Amino acid sequence: MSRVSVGLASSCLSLKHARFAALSFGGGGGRVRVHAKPCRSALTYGSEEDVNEVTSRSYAVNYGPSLQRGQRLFEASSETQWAKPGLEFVPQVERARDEIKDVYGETNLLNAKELAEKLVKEDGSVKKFVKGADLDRESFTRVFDIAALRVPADECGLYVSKLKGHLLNWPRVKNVPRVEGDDGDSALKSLLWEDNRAVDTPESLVESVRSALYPDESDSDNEVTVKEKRKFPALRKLTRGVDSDLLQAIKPRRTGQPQNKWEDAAVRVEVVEEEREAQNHDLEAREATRLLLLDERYKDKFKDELPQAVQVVLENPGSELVRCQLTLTYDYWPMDEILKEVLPTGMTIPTAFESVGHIAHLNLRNEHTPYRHTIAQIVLEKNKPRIRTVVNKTDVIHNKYRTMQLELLAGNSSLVTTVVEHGLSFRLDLASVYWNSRLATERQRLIDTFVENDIVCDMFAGVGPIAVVAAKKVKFVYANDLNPSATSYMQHNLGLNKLAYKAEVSNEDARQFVRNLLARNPPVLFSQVVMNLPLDAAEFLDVFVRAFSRDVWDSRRLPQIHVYGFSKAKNPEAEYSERIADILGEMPHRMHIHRVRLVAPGKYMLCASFRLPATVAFPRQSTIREYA
Ligand SMILES: C[S@@+](CC[C@H](N)C(=O)[O-])C[C@H]1O[C@@H](n2cnc3c(N)ncnc32)[C@H](O)[C@@H]1O
Repeated sequence: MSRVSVGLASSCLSLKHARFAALSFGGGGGRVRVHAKPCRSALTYGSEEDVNEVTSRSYAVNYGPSLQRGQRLFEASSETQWAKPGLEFVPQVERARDEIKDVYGETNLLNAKELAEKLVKEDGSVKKFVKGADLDRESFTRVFDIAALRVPADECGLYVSKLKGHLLNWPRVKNVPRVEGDDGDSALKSLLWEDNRAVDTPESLVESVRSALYPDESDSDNEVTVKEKRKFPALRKLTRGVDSDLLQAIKPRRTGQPQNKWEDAAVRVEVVEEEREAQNHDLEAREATRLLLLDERYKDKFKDELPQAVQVVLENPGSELVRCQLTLTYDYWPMDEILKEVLPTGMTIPTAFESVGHIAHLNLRNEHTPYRHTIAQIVLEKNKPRIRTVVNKTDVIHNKYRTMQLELLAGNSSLVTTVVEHGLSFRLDLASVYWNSRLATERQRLIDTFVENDIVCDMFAGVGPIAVVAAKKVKFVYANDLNPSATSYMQHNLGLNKLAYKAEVSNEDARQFVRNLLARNPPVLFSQVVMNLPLDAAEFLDVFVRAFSRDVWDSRRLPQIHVYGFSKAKNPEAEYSERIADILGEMPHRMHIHRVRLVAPGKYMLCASFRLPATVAFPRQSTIREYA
């Protein structure tokens, strides 16, 4: 049997380690398992390894002498010729090209050369290049030999506790996996138990047997009650006279996947050494069993080399040592492991992304540009079904509506999505409006300061993440945005959350919006003002200076203002409060400045909260009287 010559520490199972281990499989038994799929073949040049078999579909080429033994240089498909994913490159391009020419012929050479030159130019050492659309998921499959104990299902729980420290301990791999046939025929036994048979026709027999064998696919009407065990006839006896086509139909229906408990797209376990199988092909019913996967250190041990605790279990009737093949597929590996494998060595792995509804929004660096589609494809696949679209921010936000410049990289092209925040739903089109999920906590902090009697004036409200949530709590909200798309979504969101009766939406410049509110009759006595346009909201504070009428407003009830801004100063609070004081003409008393978050190294987003001073809000009385 093949041996994995490199051990895997259970705590650090990584694709890289697994790859090395998988590549080393061939050392003992002459089998190269760069890929687990049988259709894959390995061609090795200049090493002791021989060509195993060549299929017309795909090849893995190993350059023994120039690379670490067993390392894969090229993988190509006869259909797509070149640019297959998982491609690794070495400086010996010329030599590689010549050797490949022998295998693939002159026709493919041009592409190979182009690709080789491009890659070597980018990086003189080993290089991996993957085109998103061609991501070869199979190249991430790793196969391991593992020893396991097959034990009677009834005793499995007991043995698991007795074998602590001896069972396989790899992340996301169950050490008691369900494998095909491990239920034995016990369900069948009870069904076929003669007194219990309500089977009149061969068709109903098929249905009953199917539902007993594959309970996951049966509906409640088909459920079989397992009664106490009694002597039962063999399946062969029961099905005597039944048409063989009908017996075939007893196989499970395959409607979706995974269908059965032993079918896992990420981890597969197969028993490869089946002692009993050879002896007993008879259709006598088998007992239900379970596999207990043993720690990788025992994979090639014989019974008497195993620790005492394992040997004790093996001495029990019905227990046996079996050899298994554990396959970890592309679906198994976490996103960062796949990205590490695909991107060139030393490149930053873009593992974090923001999500807005079903959209993952990446902020890739320049170095990622050639790989952006691949990265996006992996992000999409590794975060499904939650993520259905992946976009990249291509430029800093600098337009007046604060919308992001986005490039669609993978998935469905619709950027209209629904976000749930603080229990409310927000519909928005990321292409035409501003949204930042990272500010959810800040929005909640702010809304928590509002009280039931408040009347809120939100000057830069976007699609309403503050205005709509506030509407649920306060007396009334006046919300405004310059972007017509944002205000139409805001209106929609108020309706969506049944809050339209508690808010009024305007679509105008923020200064004009405030002036209009102040000019209303009857007056609108708003008590909270939200100014969430961090780039230049402070500049808009001038709209409040000398703008309030003493006849309408009580000086003790002037609004509380919350104005957002950025500061790169060493003392951001001091710098920001000075800026506010400059615009208002004086420093408000008891101004509180909250650090919202660090948006870039040394740059803070801040929120200054203060009550508008009467000396700022009202026209100068004395001056007016002097002239009167
Ligand atoms: C940073 S976003 C904040 C939106 C919203 N408060 C949020 O948290 O999602 C700023 C908003 O101000 C709007 N805006 C920009 N200039 C404006 C102006 N002069 N008057 C009114 N709204 C403006 C933009 O359209 C954008 O929706």
